[in-house]
Amino acid sequence: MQGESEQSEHSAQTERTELTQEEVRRAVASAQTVVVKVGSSSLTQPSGHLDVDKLGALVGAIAQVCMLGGNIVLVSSGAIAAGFGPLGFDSRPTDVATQQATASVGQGLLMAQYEMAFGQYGIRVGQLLITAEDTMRPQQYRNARRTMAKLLELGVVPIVNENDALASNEIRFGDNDRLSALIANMVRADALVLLTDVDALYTAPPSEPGSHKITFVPNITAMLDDIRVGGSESGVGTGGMVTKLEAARMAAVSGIPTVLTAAPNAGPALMGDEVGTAFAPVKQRGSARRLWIKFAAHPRGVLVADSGAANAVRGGRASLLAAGVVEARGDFAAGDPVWIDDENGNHLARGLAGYDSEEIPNMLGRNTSQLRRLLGEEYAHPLVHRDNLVLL
Ligand SMILES: Nc1ncnc2c1ncn2[C@@H]1O[C@H](COP(=O)(O)OP(=O)(O)O)[C@@H](O)[C@H]1O
Ligand SMILES: N[C@@H](CCC(=O)OP(=O)(O)O)C(=O)O
Repeated sequence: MQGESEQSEHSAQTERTELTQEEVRRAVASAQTVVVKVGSSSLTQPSGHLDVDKLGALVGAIAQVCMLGGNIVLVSSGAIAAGFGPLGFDSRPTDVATQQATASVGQGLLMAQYEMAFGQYGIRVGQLLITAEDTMRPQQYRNARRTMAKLLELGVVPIVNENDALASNEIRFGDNDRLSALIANMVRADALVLLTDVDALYTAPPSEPGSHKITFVPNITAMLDDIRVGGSESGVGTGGMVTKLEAARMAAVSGIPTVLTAAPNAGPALMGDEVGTAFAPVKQRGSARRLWIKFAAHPRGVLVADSGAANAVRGGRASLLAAGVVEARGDFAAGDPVWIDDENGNHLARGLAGYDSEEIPNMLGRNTSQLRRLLGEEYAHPLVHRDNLVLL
């Protein structure tokens, strides 16, 4: 994530792309790397068993792209929905311990079926189980990224799910929609395809009379207020349309186009046909480091900027200097993500701290030459360098 030029990062933040629907569809069809996310109800039966026909059809569509030279990362839900039937439960368990045990059984069944289905096309699969924490800690994030890149290089289809058996309830994705947008960032995907049990985004939950289909969303950040979205109605899904739109928004502001449609439309969606809803990217792609800071990083502390420093940070091109910081809160190490707040407690930005939290109190309010003179050259640097700072 280090070493990308400031110039390109700045232009990535400011230039806008306004793609037509046709251009978005073409971008998906010609994408080198696509993250495909499939929801629980698209892989399983209501009885809590895998639906091998549905799974086989999805694998067929993905294999088609792989055989044409494309890279696919599959983010697959369904561990819990495929595990409760074999364990003798009538419906998806609701308590955490049983959900975790069910996921542990279902995940194995899911992977066995994927291995068999992809095997028919001579394609190998690799499993990656990720917790929310893995996407927040720089070291784990880099490890996951490296593994994923190597799998793709080896021609393997990585199959990702949240590590449900171990995820704690306080800190978990729950749905896989937002996880898929983070994975799209992680692998620098050219497109995200969200496959679910409804053919498109509607102006209101499709069960409501009068709701109608939306085929193209040119700017998701502008249109979210105009539509009404609800939760899951399938009994096995989790996030409903709310988390799918969050995923599409995360992808859009990262420069990644998204198509949302029903799982049986996977093939046409990947080929760029006009199925489902296409979401245009609203920005050019940013650097992986900035995207990680913006979406995945979990701040470990706060640096409070005085009004001058707050204005400089808001301007978008300044580093946060110790001279303009009045307080540091929290226990963090150099390199950890932190909030940058104004004196009224408003979050202005997220950034990576340049120093450990215990080093900072001695530096506060001092300008660069005072820091150099009093503390030495290694302290004469910003608390957060502008390359490591992302406005909210
Ligand atoms: N505005 C909307 N447009 C389309 N679907 C919606 C909308 N609001 C709520 N939904 C619901 O979201 C569901 C899909 O979410 P979910 O059940 O979590 O799927 P998955 O398991 O595929 O992640 C749809 O079946 C639909 O009932
Ligand atoms: N990680 C969970 C996903 C939970 C879930 O229901 O997700 P989704 O169907 O994508 O809304 C599982 O595999 O069961």
